Amino acid sequence: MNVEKTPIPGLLVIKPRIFNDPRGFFFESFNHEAFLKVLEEDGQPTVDFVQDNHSCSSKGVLRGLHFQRDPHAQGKLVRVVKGAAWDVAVDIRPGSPTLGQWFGIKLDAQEHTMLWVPPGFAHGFQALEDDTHFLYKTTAYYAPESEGSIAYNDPELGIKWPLQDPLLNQKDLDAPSMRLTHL
Ligand SMILES: Cc1cn([C@H]2C[C@H](O)[C@@H](COP(=O)(O)OP(=O)(O)O[C@H]3O[C@H](C)C(=O)[C@H](O)[C@H]3O)O2)c(=O)[nH]c1=O
Repeated sequence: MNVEKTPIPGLLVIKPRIFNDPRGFFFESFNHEAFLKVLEEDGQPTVDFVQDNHSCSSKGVLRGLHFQRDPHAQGKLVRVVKGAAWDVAVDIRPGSPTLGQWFGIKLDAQEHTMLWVPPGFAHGFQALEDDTHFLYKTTAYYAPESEGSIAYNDPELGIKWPLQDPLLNQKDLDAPSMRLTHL
């Protein structure tokens, strides 16, 4: 497994070791001990995952930007198992030196790259292909009463999304700017 830091402290790109052979491929998509070692080496507190999520999206669908407020803030280990997605995390940690900064990365079923999104980030993605299957582990249970959202096209964030005319649900279309969001 290869771990790459990003310009935002705590946000890590994780590239698993893929074993290819004439049958296909194998890789450990999650190893608790190995993952805790990654966090420890990055100076992050240990976590436990309590929920796995799986969504499927057509090309152009944009889900996000979502977060859960403390004490339900979720860390997310995200990956794409079919198709491809542009994945974005926004630092919304109060007092963070990178507050309001975003990081985007392409996740797909070819590279199997994963992104560790610590608690304290808003998260979203845009599907780049039809039938994109997005899986992620979370460190806290779904708590809709604690959910917040930020507009994907907040001009102050300036997030670059790959595909024009994204398809969003009404909740995400109505999301406020970060400035107006109660973080
Ligand atoms: C998130 C979630 C949703 N649901 C139910 C609630 C709705 O009836 C239905 C669809 O939920 P929603 O429209 O919020 O799904 P997404 O837009 O994919 O939400 C996700 O979008 C971005 C990418 C995220 O990072 C979050 O994890 C999550 O908010 O699933 C559940 O039952 N459990 C859950 O954990």
